[in-house]
Amino acid sequence: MNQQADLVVHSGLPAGYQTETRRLVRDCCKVVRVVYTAEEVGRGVAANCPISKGSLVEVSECILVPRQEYQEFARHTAFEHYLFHGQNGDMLLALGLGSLFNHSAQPNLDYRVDQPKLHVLFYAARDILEHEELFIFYGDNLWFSDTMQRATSLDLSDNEQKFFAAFNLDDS
Ligand SMILES: C[S@@+](CC[C@H](N)C(=O)[O-])C[C@H]1O[C@@H](n2cnc3c(N)ncnc32)[C@H](O)[C@@H]1O
Repeated sequence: MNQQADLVVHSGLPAGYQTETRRLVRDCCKVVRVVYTAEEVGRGVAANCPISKGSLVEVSECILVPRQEYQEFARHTAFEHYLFHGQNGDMLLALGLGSLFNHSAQPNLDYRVDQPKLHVLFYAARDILEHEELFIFYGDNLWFSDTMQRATSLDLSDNEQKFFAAFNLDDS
């Protein structure tokens, strides 16, 4: 082990990380669930209950992808579509639910990337209804055709019912 000391990769986690992150996660409402939305879109995240504007919905811990690593490797992989922009060309891979929010031109979540703390915080941008899918805004240059423009909470419920029926699960 000691012989390998030079090879140890440090986590890069900041001082106070453990306590600060615990506090944020405690404050964050556990009000969301992963859902299947549509075949061409895959998974998404939906509200389990009404969420009021300004609520902290999710705290996603991140893996730092340094600029050079991103340029040489990550951008040529499937991870390319799951990365958040950090500082100076660095990128962040969000864990938890952070990588599963789909895109909408009218998002109901805002997010804030905090690179020094290695997390992304997601907040309700407006009051959100139970069953509504939660969306963020990816930017203007999409690499896919935006099929979610017409999505409503009813569409989502229908799709979910089909999904759970296919697996003989109930959605409670
Ligand atoms: C960060 S992932 C979101 C999670 C993804 N749905 C999954 O199941 O892994 C981004 C990918 O989701 C899909 N996606 C997200 N928003 C979409 C939208 N509005 N319309 C169509 N596809 C979307 C695209 O395939 C995109 O590359």
